[in-house]
Order: sequence, then structure tokens, then C-alpha cells
Amino acid sequence: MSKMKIKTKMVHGGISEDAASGAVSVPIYQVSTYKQEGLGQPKAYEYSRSGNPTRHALESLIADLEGGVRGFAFASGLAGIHAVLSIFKAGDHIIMGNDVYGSTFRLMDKVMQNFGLEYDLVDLTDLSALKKTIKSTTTALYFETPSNPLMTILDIRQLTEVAQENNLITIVDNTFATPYFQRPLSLGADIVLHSGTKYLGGHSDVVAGLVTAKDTNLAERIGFMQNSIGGVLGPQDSWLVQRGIKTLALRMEAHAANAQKIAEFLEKNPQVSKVYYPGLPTNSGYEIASKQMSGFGGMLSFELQDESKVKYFVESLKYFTLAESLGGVESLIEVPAVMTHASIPKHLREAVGIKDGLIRLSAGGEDIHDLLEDLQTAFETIRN
Ligand SMILES: Cc1ncc(COP(=O)(O)O)c(C=O)c1O
Ligand SMILES: N[C@@H](CCSC[C@H](N)C(=O)O)C(=O)O
Repeated sequence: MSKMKIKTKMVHGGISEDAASGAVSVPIYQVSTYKQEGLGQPKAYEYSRSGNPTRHALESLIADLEGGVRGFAFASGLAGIHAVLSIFKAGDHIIMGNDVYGSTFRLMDKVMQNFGLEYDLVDLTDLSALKKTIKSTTTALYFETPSNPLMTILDIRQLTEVAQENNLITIVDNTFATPYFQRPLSLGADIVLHSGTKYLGGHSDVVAGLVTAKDTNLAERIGFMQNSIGGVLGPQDSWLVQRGIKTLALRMEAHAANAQKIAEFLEKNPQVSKVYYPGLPTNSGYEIASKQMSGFGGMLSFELQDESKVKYFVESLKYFTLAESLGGVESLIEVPAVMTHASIPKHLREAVGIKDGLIRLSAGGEDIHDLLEDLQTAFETIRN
């Protein structure tokens, strides 16, 4: 039989039904502990932090989708990132993309550093900068592509080649692309992680993190940290994320189609000075994105010619809700410098190009005509 295609895997991948009852959705096992056969004889599960059938179904699904050996579900994306960073030890040096998500930076800078992890932020579009930063204690390379919020595209294949030559573990945050559009493990990465709060959940109703690894050694180390630190995803939320993933392919097509049209609309607008969307041929990441992604995603950012109008603009929209987060069926808009990336000091933010006036937008699944009309009205409002 031919291998299951990614779209089919979203519905039937991992553990997608209940063998005992025939239920076509995995039941919510709302339970903390499991009866043991005899002393020292647990069955498949012994305690729900260590393993829960509903969570396990989701974990097997993310592994299946990304091509990993085992998956892990956490109480948030950051809990997953924390567990992954915890597999390293004091004195290890990690190289991070210089425009990683603000709270990932904060976790590294304000938490992990206190436990002895060292890090450098590097512009990973510049391979020579990466090579110059690698030192004898460097153990890992960590990045997002597309990045939050500038949609910077990094060449996963090229970066993992450098990482492999230097025995570094490559960790990719695949939140923006999702496994529907991009699968970093197939391009040489070792660990892939997600804020499941975003496209995987897809309905702005759950906070979750998902991780998967390419080999059993890494998977065992992450699994040990998941159980030891304990930031696991509960059964209700595991079920919600699995349900979200069933429609991921359909939603991603809609998000990307809307984002492409919005980006083209913004690019033609004289009130806009710059648009960041990898699906625009004018974007510096367009060629690499076309090679390593099968779609450009639903996220984009832009700058207004007149930065003083940003507040007025984001507050005058009807369908774009002013809110942090992304990847839900409802369109969202936000200002990274004040909202999602406020945890990055201004000088670091500005050095990578996150200006105070940058606006980030998550294209939802609404009718594109309504979305464009809403934006057009806001542009007219700020012009008057
Ligand atoms: C790219 C990216 N990675 C990780 C996270 C962290 O995820 P969470 O909010 O689920 O902890 C976020 C957003 O919060 C994000 O945008
Ligand atoms: N206030 C939060 C930041 C949430 S950002 C959520 C999401 N990753 C996004 O980019 O929209 C914090 O301090 O962590």
C-alpha cells in the first residue's frame, strides 16, 4: 500500500480512533491514575503525568505528521521549549536565530541562562556569521522559519548541514509553517517543536505545546524531561488539539490564500512602506520558501508610511481582532513591539528590524472580500 499522504495523516495518523468501542474520535481519558495488575505490574499507563491515552494519541499524531520517532504534548509551547532546552547542561552554548519569538528569547535570557546555559543570537541568513559563532561548547542550533514576527525564511537544509558538520543538534520551531507546509526533520533537523496554541489547535480555545524528535536517543531525553519537569498537556486539551489537527490541511489552505491576497493588497497600498510575507516574489525569502515549503502560510507583517497612525489603524478594524496569538479561524492583528515581543529590550528588537510601528496580522478563514474591505476602510479612516 502507498504511504499515507500528509492530508490523510491529519485525519487518520497516530492513534485516531478508539479500538475498543469503535468511536471515531479518541475518548477523553479524564483520569490521573491506573489500576495495576499486581505489585510492580502496571499496565500500559501508570500515572497521567507519565502517560495518558488521550495525550498519547495526540503525541503519536504529531510524531507521525513531522516524521519523528515519538511525540510529546505540553501545557504550552513554552513548556515544550523549556523541556527541550533542559536536555542540555550548564556550560552548553546554544546558537539562536536573532529574531526568535519574544518569550522564547525571554526564557533563554532570563531563565535558562540562570541555570548555566549560554547563548548567542545570530542572523542565521548569514552562514559565515553562524560558523564564526560556533565554539567548542556549542551543542545546539535553534531557530524559527518563518520567524515571528518578521517572517524571515531560513534555509533549513543549509543550516542543518553546518550543524551536522559541527555535531550540533538542530531545533526548529515550526509553529508558523505547520507540518502541512513544511517538515524540518525531512530537511535534516533533529527536533521540531510547536506552539500548538496556534494553527494546530486552530480555534483560539487552547494553549498547548508539541515536540517531536528524529531519533530515539533525543526522544528519550525529552521524554525524561517531560516526566521530570511535568508540564504536560491535560486530556481535554489534548483532545481539542487532535480535533483541531483533523482540519489543519483545510484551514492552512484558506489561511494561506487569504494571506497571499492581503499581502498583495498591502504591497500596492501607498500608505504601506513595507510588507513581510514569504509568498511575495519581492520578499528576500521567496526562493528558499518556495523550495522548502509547500505553501507560504497565513501570517504577515507590514509597516505604515506614517508610524504615528498605527494605534488608530489597529483600533479601527472590524474583523481583525486586536489580540496576541495567531493561527485561529478568526483574523487577528497586533503590534509586536507593544504586545507579543515586548519582552525583548528595545535595542535588540530594533537591531533585528522589529520597529515600534510594525503591525502583524494573522489571516483567518473569513471571506477575503470582507477582510480587504475592512483593511481598506481602516486605511481611509487614518488618511482623513
Ligand atoms: C513561534 C512561537 N513559538 C513558541 C510560542 C510559545 O507558545 P505558547 O504561547 O503556546 O507557550 C509562540 C507563542 O506564544 C510562538 O509564536
Ligand atoms: N504576553 C505574552 C506574549 C504572548 S505572544 C503569543 C504568541 N506567541 C504570538 O506571537 O502572538 C508573554 O508575555 O509571554
